[in-house]
Amino acid sequence: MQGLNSPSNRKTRKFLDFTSEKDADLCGSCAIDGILEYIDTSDSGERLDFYEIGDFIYDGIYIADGEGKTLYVNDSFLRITGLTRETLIGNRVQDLEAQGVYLNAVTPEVLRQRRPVHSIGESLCNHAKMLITGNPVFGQDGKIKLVVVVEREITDFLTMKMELEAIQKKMKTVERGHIRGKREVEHLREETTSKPLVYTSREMQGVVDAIDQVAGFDTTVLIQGETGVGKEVVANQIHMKSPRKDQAFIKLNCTAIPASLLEAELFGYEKGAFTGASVNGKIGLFELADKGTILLDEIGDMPQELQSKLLRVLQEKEIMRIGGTKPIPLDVRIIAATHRDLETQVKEERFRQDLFYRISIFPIHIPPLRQRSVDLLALAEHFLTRYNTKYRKSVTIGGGGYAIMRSYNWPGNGRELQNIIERLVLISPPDAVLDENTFSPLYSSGKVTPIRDSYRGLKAMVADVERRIIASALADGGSTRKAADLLKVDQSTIVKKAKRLGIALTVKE
Ligand SMILES: Nc1ncnc2c1ncn2[C@@H]1O[C@H](COP(=O)(O)OP(=O)(O)OP(=O)(O)O)[C@@H](O)[C@H]1O
Repeated sequence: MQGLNSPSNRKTRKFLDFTSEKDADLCGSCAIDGILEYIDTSDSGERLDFYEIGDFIYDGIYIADGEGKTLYVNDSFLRITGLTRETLIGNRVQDLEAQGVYLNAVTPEVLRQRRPVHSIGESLCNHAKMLITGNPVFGQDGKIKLVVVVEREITDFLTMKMELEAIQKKMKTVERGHIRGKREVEHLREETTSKPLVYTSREMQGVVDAIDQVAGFDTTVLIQGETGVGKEVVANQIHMKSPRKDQAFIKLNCTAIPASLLEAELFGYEKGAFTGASVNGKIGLFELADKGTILLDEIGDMPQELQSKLLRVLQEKEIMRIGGTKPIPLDVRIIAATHRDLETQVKEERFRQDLFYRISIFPIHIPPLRQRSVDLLALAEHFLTRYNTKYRKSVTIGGGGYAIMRSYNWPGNGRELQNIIERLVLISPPDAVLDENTFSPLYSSGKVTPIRDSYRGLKAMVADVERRIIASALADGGSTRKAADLLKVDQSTIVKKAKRLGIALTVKE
């Protein structure tokens, strides 16, 4: 096969005889710059012709004449396309296309459009993907003398691109998760930091003094007190008065999550750590709280197995994710809270003694609301303001309202008071005055327990007890007649006493 590529004319032929600068300019867009007959390798004195150089080029080079007849292909072109020189040299690209050797070749397009053409193609032999650029080379007469085609294999590049896209997608998912995590932390922080500690009592002043003493240090604090007494509010005060105040404050209620999930929630897990685990793994609350504070609420209810792991975290200051192999160092301040008597729990071997000692370095006890009647008033006012604002009302407490509230036991403490005030503000007319009649249903709630803590005079205290007994009988009996039967008195006595004691008779006569 005779052509530019044939060995016999390799060292003697030129592509085109561009002699003037003007002619060279015509070739400005051409992949092969100008006419290179030989290149001197000055050190060795050897001379390489263009064809030999072409075989050192990584991209495939294909050159056709103005009719589309193949004149030259380099080795890379053969490698990329999987074709042979014998198939190509001397043959017209249009014929090769017709024979199915090529599909959508750019050379006929370059000849037709008389300008550079770019395309992405695929080798029919080995399905390699190619980026193809065809350039026309014009002669002095303005006719196309050559078409120079450069083919760059992009299979690897496309694979890399796909891999990169997959990685970018994954990164976006992680980023979204991270942002969501950050938002959750923000939300949690806002929710809790917006809660002030309301008090006027000496007892709570003692609690606030303790907060001030310990807040600045990383000491573990154990907050004890009945349910709803404000343990979380106190924990938040400690965090907000500590150098960690701008970091996360994470709260975990150990009873709110099934024991089987608690470990994963606290420590997180690596991907595929167990059946049902998220494929991306999960960051635990300890890690989320890094540099900040974590409140382990209801620690007295933490499963024993987890108590040992928590002890390790406190000692080693690092955690291990479930299914993980590398410990993760942590800088977290731990505050524990419980409504249980942990010492009794320890005696009954339901709580680890060593963990108890570890977390009770600085205990804070919050007395129940029934022992702090001045706080009851301050808190009631605080909640009234909050819910009047929320429901756009001006409800007040008056008449015997406060007196009757003070005589109640408040087993649910601040939380119960808050719920009752919200409910009353919501259902009352805008300017309502909440008096003893409004609060008397408290006494038919069945939750009332004996008052031990406030001596307010025998008469008032006996009246309280009497009020509770009658309210309870009315609630259980469902009518004044049945209440009278239960208490072995006349029905008229029940009616008279209820009226005197401020019990609303919502039950049947
Ligand atoms: N002294 C207080 N000042 C302000 N809000 C209070 C106070 N005491 C209780 N509360 C309110 O009562 C509700 C319950 O408080 P908190 O969650 O802190 O109680 P807790 O002791 O942690 O309860 P639990 O034992 O059920 O976890 C909260 O809405 C809180 O705002």
